[in-house]
Amino acid sequence: MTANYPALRLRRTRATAWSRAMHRENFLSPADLIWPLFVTDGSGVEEPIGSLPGVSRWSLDGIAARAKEAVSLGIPCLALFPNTQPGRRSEDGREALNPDNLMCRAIKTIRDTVGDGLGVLTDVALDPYTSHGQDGLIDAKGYVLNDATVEVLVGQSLNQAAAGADIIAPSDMMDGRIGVIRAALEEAGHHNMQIMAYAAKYASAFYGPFRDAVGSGGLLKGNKMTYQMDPANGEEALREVALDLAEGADSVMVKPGLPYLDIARRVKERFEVPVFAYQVSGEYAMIEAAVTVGSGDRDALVLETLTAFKRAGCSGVLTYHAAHAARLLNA
Ligand SMILES: NCc1[nH]cc(CCC(=O)O)c1CC(=O)O
Ligand SMILES: [Mg+2]
Repeated sequence: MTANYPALRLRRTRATAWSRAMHRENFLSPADLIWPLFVTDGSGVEEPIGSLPGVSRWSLDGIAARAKEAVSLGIPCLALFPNTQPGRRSEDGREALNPDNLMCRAIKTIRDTVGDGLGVLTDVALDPYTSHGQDGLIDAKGYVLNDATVEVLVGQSLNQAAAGADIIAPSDMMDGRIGVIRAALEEAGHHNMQIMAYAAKYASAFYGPFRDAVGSGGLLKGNKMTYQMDPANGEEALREVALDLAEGADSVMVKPGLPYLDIARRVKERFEVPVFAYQVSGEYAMIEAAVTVGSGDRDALVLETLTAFKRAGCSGVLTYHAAHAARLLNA
């Protein structure tokens, strides 16, 4: 017979703050946070994003300031997303290959500002550069072509690597791209380039504010369901992860975050590799909306949700609340 009430009272260890601290199983630290930033042209520019209250697009000088802020807060890595001017967007997204594009200039700016003191994670996908807002090349019917897109993604990855990126993060969900990108990076001598694969990325309704932020939302016709995963599927996420690992990914991402914590946990248990989650724009917006109408306390909601990712087994989390959370954790 196992002990039962009253011999067993789980409330005993919860009775005091010191005891709760002593029994805590998971800890969130600033080192768990990856901070996504939106980059825009110009100088001295800060453009607030309406659907993402509290988040702005920054020109390069602002990106430099955020990089210094990240270092001082103990945040190890930034994730960059460019808002490409409409005039530089095209059907084939060729601006992704321009060595002087906004992304490459932002990478160099961060490098010049903080040296190797901060990791720079760069998104590989064509949606910030295409005139149609899809992540890849499309045929006459608007279907996103797999193999032709992968070829462009290889060029985009090499372009970001040459500019000084530390982690290449393909978010496009084309089949086979990790292997081809890995081979190209090795061939170009980028032996230490990390690849964090957006391996289990779902066709989610939580990406809306992000699409506003990079300026692709208004352009996008239709949806991304022919390449991003069906939110109803779990087994398939494990197959996606297995393939990306076999092809050479160093770590994998599950995205979105909170609604997919079960996937993060299953991936961690099955593969025992570094798993990251992306608490995406719509999740951030949901918390901010709750705070705005008085439905919750921001600090508590932020720390609780981010700690949940640690409990699920994640090594870290991409979150627009990164700086705020780090400030709370450092206080
Ligand atoms: N390749 C696009 C990309 N990379 C990151 C996000 C979403 C991130 C967020 O919502 O915060 C998206 C949006 C999409 O797939 O449409
Ligand atoms: Mg895949």
